[in-house]
Amino acid sequence: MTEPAWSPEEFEARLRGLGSLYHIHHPYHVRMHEGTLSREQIQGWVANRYYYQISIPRKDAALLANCPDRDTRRRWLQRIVDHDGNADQEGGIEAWTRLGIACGLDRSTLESQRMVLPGVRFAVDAYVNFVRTAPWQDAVCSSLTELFAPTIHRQRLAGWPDRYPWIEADGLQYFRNRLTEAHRDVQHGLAVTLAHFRSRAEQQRALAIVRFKLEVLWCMCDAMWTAYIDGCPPFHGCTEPAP
Ligand SMILES: O=C(O)c1cc(C(=O)O)c2c(n1)C(=O)C(=O)c1cc(C(=O)O)[nH]c1-2
Repeated sequence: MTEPAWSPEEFEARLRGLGSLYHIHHPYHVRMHEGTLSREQIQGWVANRYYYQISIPRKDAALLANCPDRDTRRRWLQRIVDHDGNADQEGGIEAWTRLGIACGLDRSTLESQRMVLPGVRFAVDAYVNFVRTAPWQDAVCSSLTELFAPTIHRQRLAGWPDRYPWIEADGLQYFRNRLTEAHRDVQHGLAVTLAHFRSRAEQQRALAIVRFKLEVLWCMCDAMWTAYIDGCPPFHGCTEPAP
């Protein structure tokens, strides 16, 4: 027997319930919030997250390419501007770069991606590839981890000035900008998801998509934990073969 669909309210509550698996609960972020990460561990996080930041607009462009609906494309386009910027606004990638500089990294180190760990790269690429190949509504649904992002951005804005006073305060502007941008994005993403995933089976598939995205975010933190907390980066203890 097929189960009846959840009401939109119940479906939304179940999507929001996945917040219990958000990377805000990952030990790396828990330590970050407690203020116990070293300068190198913060820098490692910022340099690795840089890869996520530069991949988001490419992910959004892939969604646009798959979307035949003009109204959706008009709205979604704003997300690319939010990250890439335009003549009037610097955009999120530049704001993230300024965060990196405020943490003591230089622009060329960030842009070279030489600190990006393979595990982070694989996880982020899995997200971009999912969006490239999935129906656009599935891709919209996968952005819904943003439901939970304002809480983690607020946590950083409230906690970092006291816990990491060596980070220059204006570097935190990225998190401030995301508070309004994420709110707007989530309204749209949620409306598309509630309208598109109608049957119980479809609703369950939507939950599985958000879970996949939660795994992407979690795996990124796992890779950073292994490298910067356990001190065991890729090829640790190995000898590089002669060139
Ligand atoms: O700092 C964070 O914890 C965090 C998480 C997420 C997320 O939940 O995917 C995003 C962001 N930040 C973010 O800044 C951002 O622009 C963003 C876009 C998206 C997306 O999937 O389209 N997620 C996120």
